[in-house]
Amino acid sequence: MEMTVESYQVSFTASNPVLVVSVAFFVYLLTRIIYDLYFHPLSRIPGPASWSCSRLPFVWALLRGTIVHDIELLHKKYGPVLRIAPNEVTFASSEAWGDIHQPRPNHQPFLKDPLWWSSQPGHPNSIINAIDPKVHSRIRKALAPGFTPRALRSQEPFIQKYVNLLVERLKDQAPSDLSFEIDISPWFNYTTFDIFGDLGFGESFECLEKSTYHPWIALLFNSVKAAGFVVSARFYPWVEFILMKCIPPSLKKVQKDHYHQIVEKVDRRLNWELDRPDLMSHVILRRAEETGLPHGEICATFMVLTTAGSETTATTLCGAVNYLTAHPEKLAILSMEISSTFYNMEQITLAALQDLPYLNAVIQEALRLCPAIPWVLPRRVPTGGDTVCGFWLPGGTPVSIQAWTLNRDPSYFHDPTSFEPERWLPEAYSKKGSPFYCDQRQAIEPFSTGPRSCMGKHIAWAEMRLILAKLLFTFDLEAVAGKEFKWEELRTFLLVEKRPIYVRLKPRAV
Ligand code: HEM
Repeated sequence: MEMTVESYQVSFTASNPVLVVSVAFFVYLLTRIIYDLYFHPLSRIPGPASWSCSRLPFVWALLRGTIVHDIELLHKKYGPVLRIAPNEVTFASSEAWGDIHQPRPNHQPFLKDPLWWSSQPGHPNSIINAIDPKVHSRIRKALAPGFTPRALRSQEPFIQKYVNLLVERLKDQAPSDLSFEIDISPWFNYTTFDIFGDLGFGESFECLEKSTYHPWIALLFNSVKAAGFVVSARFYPWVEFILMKCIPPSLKKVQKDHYHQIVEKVDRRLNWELDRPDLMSHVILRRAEETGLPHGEICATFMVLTTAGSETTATTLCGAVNYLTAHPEKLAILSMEISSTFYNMEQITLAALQDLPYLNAVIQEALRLCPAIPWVLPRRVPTGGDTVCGFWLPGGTPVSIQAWTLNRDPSYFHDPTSFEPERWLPEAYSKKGSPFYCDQRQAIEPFSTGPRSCMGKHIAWAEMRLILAKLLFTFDLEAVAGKEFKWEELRTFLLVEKRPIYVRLKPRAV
């Protein structure tokens, strides 16, 4: 039987539509891969072929929690400028802080990437996810008076109260004056969430009081991994569409209730007659003004601040204690500094702690090695394109900074993976013989920089100094043999993973 070319084509298309679609898809995919690898405007940027031609390796690393470590390995291989997706570039270079986060004369600002930050339709803006610079600066101005060093002086009694309570509650855990073993990690969270509760809403979360997480916080931690899925889905709008349709009404209700609990706290605080120097008081004062924040923005802002202002500080404290107990010789220097400076707890004030060299050096080193935000989330290159670290990038390209990699880069720091508070002591800056003399300490920006840098930096420093000082004034600390872990083992699910940090506490003879 004879078969013409025409008849063959007809039967091919008519009888095998699946095959036709598959071939078309394969050709599309191949063309796309060739374009991304060789003709895309980012094809000159170094990076592995698999990440440069597909978003999948990135999403996979994000979901497994290994993104920070995977990208660190890639930076080691490809250098400080790295293509991590067909359209995205990331940097482990100090120059990138200035280029991406600081205003540059005659340059448009790099705004937050809406894929990561934008609020859901119909939801109000908050300080963290407002993308429009005008909206953001209005919110920031309304909050700013509550975050100054002067405001902190009047907020000190709130912070002292919860740090004292932490010490008392830890003493209560001791069966006697003998040493006892405890997972210290949740205690840092209890303290920082309670402080924020009081400073933000005028009522603590009562975590220290009850020695457990408030259900609001427990739910927050439980939903962090789910948030990774939601963000990953945004890279594929059809997946996002299906995922959103699959969320059961019961889960939506849980989400709504979570937000509503914050609204209730905000409302209780707004209705107080009492004038107290907390973070909300300045917001209330300005409410009647034209630039005052609407109710929705106050609720959304204090909702995200509860996490931003508590979890970050607790993570850094966990890192500091984990490294200190792994290095008893450094812990001994810090304990000695504290016990030789203070004779009773009342003397331990923020002013007195401000200039303790070793305490400050330990916190700086913890901020370097255990960044609470190990990967500063993407900004978008402005329309028309711009340069970052000398590389021209098209408008709309998402760009981010890998603080984790940068902070451990041997070209910036001597012995970069080692815990060395000494690199932050005055001698390291001034003595040429110091091994840390050439360290590029200005490369570390744990609180970011520019108009969107952390507003709570002073509060965070105050909490970290006070908690470490009072803890070490009251107890001798040591690691529990066989239960130690290295900070590098922790994964990142938007927030740094929580692991028990077992320490042995022994009340000091004062
Ligand atoms: C060790 C503790 C902390 C660290 C490492 C830290 C770090 C950061 C970083 C890196 C950002 C910028 C994120 C970005 O732009 O993508 C940020 C933003 C922010 N942080 Fe913190 N933070 C800490 C504690 C706090 C505390 C205690 C508060 C409040 C009580 C706070 C309030 C804020 C606010 C309001 C912003 C948003 C600023 C804006 O967008 O204008 N932070 N923080």
